[in-house]
Amino acid sequence: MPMIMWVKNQSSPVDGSLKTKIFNFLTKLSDSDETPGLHIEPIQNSVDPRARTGRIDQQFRAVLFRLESVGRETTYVFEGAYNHDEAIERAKTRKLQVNPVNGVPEIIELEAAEVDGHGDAVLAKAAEIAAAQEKAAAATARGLAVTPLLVSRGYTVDGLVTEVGFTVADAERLMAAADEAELSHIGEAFVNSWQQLAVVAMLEGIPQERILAEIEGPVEPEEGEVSAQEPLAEDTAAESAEVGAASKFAEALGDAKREASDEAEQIIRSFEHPAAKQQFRYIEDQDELQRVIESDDFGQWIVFLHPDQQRYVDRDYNGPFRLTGGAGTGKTVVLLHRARRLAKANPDARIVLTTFTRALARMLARDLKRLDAHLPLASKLGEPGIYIAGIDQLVAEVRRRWPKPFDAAALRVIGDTVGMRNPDTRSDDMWDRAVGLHGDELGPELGSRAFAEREYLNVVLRNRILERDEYLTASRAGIGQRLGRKQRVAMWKIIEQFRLSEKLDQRVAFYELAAIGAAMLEETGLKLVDHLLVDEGQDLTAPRWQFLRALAVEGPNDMFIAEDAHQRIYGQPVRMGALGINIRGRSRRLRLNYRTTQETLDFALKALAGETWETGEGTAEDNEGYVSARRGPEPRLLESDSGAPHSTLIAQVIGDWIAEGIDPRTIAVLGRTKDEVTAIARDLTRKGIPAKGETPDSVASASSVVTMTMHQSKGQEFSRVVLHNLSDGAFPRRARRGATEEELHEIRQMDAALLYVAATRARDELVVTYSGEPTGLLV
Ligand SMILES: Nc1ncnc2c1ncn2[C@@H]1O[C@H](COP(=O)(O)OP(=O)(O)OP(=O)(O)O)[C@@H](O)[C@H]1O
Repeated sequence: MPMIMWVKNQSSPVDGSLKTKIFNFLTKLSDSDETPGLHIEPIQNSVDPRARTGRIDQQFRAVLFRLESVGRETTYVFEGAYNHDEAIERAKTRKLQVNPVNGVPEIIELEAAEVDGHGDAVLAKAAEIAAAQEKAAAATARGLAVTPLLVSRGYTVDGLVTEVGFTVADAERLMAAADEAELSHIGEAFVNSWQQLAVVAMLEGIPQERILAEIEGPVEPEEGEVSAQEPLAEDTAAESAEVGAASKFAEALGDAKREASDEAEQIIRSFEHPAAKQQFRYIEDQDELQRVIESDDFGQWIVFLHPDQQRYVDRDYNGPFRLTGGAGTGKTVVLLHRARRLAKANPDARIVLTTFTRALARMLARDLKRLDAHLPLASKLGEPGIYIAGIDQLVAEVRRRWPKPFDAAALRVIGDTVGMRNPDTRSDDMWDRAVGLHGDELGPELGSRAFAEREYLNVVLRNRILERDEYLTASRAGIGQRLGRKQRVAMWKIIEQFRLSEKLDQRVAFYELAAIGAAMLEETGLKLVDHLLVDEGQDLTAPRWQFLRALAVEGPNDMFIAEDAHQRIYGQPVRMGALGINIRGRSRRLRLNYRTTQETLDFALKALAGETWETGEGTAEDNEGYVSARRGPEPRLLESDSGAPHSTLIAQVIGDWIAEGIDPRTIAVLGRTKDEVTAIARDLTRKGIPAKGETPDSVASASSVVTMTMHQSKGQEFSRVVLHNLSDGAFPRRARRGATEEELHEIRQMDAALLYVAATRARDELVVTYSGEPTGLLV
């Protein structure tokens, strides 16, 4: 039975009915290529003798490459579906080959006359390269050339051809790019993923000699890594497990060349190259075929992973691992694929996928289902399979199922049982009351709600302190702010007052519940999870980390944490090492932004400038090499008349987009507060642009323009985004009267993070409205 290889294809968009026909065609083909009606036919005078067309229906033909190698099933590489004539033309002029320099499979376009000698590209092209270089030198001599970007970075045509694998013509075009925008446009137009990856590496500033290693992905096992776990096809597995560094891969290819009876075998083996996974994918069964066909532009992550992403999916680590990366780099995508990989490897494993909010957890559940609807799901904590819940839901479940030990632990953590007390998301009023009573004794610098709450979380709850004397001598190492004895005495009064108010109101804060849950799990030794996968780690507070640490059995792959310090919009930085989560050396970054354009990314990054963003290891998060492969329009800053609602302006912008044919459901207006976004929805609707306030749960089924708060937009994405009222004075938000320096800084930082989160929700275009002056966070 033939095997089917799916190729990522940007030039063959397919609609609903054609999808079904392609599914039927490929299903039949995978049964037998002799099934009547398929008409698998070679093309006369095609540049690739393996090219075939097949009949999808009266109008459409499939373009295929047939690979036959001794001892293997026939493989059909499905390049795409096209109108009859276009399909014939493509099948005639496209060649599937292994790039002779980098060993990655590629599909290239050739004229019939170019066929001969292409395999020996390096030699055949020496003369061309020399000519190109002469031409460039002559231009420079005539003083015509401004120094193009890659020239200034030390790249050469020769190097791009002989070290990376570009054709001379492509290398020349790349070398002529004046700036990053032009380079990026050239990259976007390439059809092969390795070419796109190479251009991204150039945009990141990777030197020419390291580009090849970059597109292969890092290869040597790193500190803390148990082993390389590339999932391998069939009998090439043992051999290919060795595949890695450029030289090793070249060697393997050399061996393959000798061993393989023909070129088809080399092509088949080259599909195992890490960079090939971005473009070529074997279809395992009908379910997978269905998923792959259904995955539209937004769903490419389901099928094709970047070599770095694939690596963090596949590798095993002998302790907690942290994956960081800017917005839109695919951290969540890695978590989902990793959960799947772990579940498939061991169906008995207890895997928990968790994140900061319930709504985000529901999104994870939805996307995991899209990735694979047949994964074993657990219905409660501690069962084999994948269990998905928000962090506080996990705590609540432990409380519900083990009420007695939970209450016993509560006595030891907060000095009281929690019995029927209600969880309380925002304890602000309680803290305000407590600080109002005793804050003066702390002094103006420290007498704030934020400081008291942080002290409670990071010192009192963390160390399970019940008595004043214990607090007075407690270690505050790593906390930053020094406190004298008098101040500690005052702080303890605030904390006692807070605890008393909660008791009287029969309330308990979520972070207290997490602290109690952690204590209970530690005391009972109950370990309910083998592999914990955590998204949005930057927002978790110390007690929640303690809870998660206590939940999982310590050992290989126990905790895999995705986070981005720049997106911390709820909590404070937490030193994870002090909480028993030792990442030391097991932390890596993703750098390629898949979601936004470079223009939007640059704009969003402005909000982060000038601040230090602390990671869970106490180091500073950086943005080096963080790029997008896509370009688009510059974000627009539009001024609205002072005092007037911005909705008139927003209605114009959205009206234009809709007139251009943009689907209204992919447009979002984001504002700071619920009231603000409700008013915008109402105004837009009145102006003839139906819009509705959505929540993270309802947004997937939105039927009109979406309005949402910026906080709710976390984890979402839209084609076009309008950020409402980024005016000076509105952003950063006003602080309370008498706010401390520390509070002001905290507000500024949280609002910068919020702005960054909101701006990076836009895939294609971003518009910002303001009145008076735009916020200083953007300049
Ligand atoms: N390999 C890939 N191929 C195509 N698209 C991808 C790939 N990886 C991620 N994406 C797309 O990039 C977008 C962002 O992915 P994801 O949400 O996983 O990123 P993230 O790093 O978790 O982002 P954020 O931190 O902003 O929540 C999604 O639309 C996803 O489909």
